[in-house]
Amino acid sequence: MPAASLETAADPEELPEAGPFDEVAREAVYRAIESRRDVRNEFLPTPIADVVLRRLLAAAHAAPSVGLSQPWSFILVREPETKRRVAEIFGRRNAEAATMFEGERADAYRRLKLEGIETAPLNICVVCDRARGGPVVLGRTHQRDVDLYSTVCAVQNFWLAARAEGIGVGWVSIFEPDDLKPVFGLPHHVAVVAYLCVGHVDRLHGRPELEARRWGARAPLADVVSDERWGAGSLLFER
Ligand SMILES: Cc1cc2c(cc1C)N(C[C@H](O)[C@H](O)[C@H](O)COP(=O)(O)O)c1[nH]c(=O)[nH]c(=O)c1N2
Repeated sequence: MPAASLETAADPEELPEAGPFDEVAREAVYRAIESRRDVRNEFLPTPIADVVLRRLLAAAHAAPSVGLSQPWSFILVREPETKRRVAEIFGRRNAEAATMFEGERADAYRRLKLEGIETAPLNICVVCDRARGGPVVLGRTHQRDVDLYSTVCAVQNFWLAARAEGIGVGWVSIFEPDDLKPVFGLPHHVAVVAYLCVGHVDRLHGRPELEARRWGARAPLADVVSDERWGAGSLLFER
């Protein structure tokens, strides 16, 4: 190894083993990914133990973030009155949403249950502080929205860790971006990224509920991959 790289190498003590997981652990990771579902209906009222919630939040907080800016914050919502206010805003926006579809599709939309705000014992408003890290952040210099993407990475970590803990998560996004700001007193530079309904579940759908209810269908992997050896997938750049 050249001398220069020896000088800059990190302390080997700090480098964890980077080989593949053993088969059981590997299976567990893929199982969490494949069996994770969006939950709207099935929340049990059982409260989530603090120790478990901390693990989930720590998993979220371990997400990658642009320039290590960690722009996320998690607002935990348990008060029925706060949930009621959020559910009311959702109800209004969801009625608007239904008018954006036509004919049978609008009827089908109205039959869908798209949130569990008041039935989930815990709601979490995940926000992104767009000023965190100052005006110039490594990696965000040319792409302003990567702080939002980082926050989404935190949401996904939370969602997968929750699956492993037997806790369901439902993402509710049928709001205007600024609708929830007054509910939580959020300043101008803080963006709402996700509103999550969270609670124990004892069963999960085997496939996306929107697929089971014939709203949509999962695309085969080959449709969304472009590989020089095999050509472009059929959904790439579909108009
Ligand atoms: C950014 C974002 C926003 C939303 C969602 C997801 C994501 C990633 N999803 C859940 C979505 O419908 C669901 O993930 C897909 O249908 C796939 O199903 P599974 O997550 O595999 O169960 C969702 N579901 C819902 O009932 N109401 C909603 O407002 C939203 N909003």
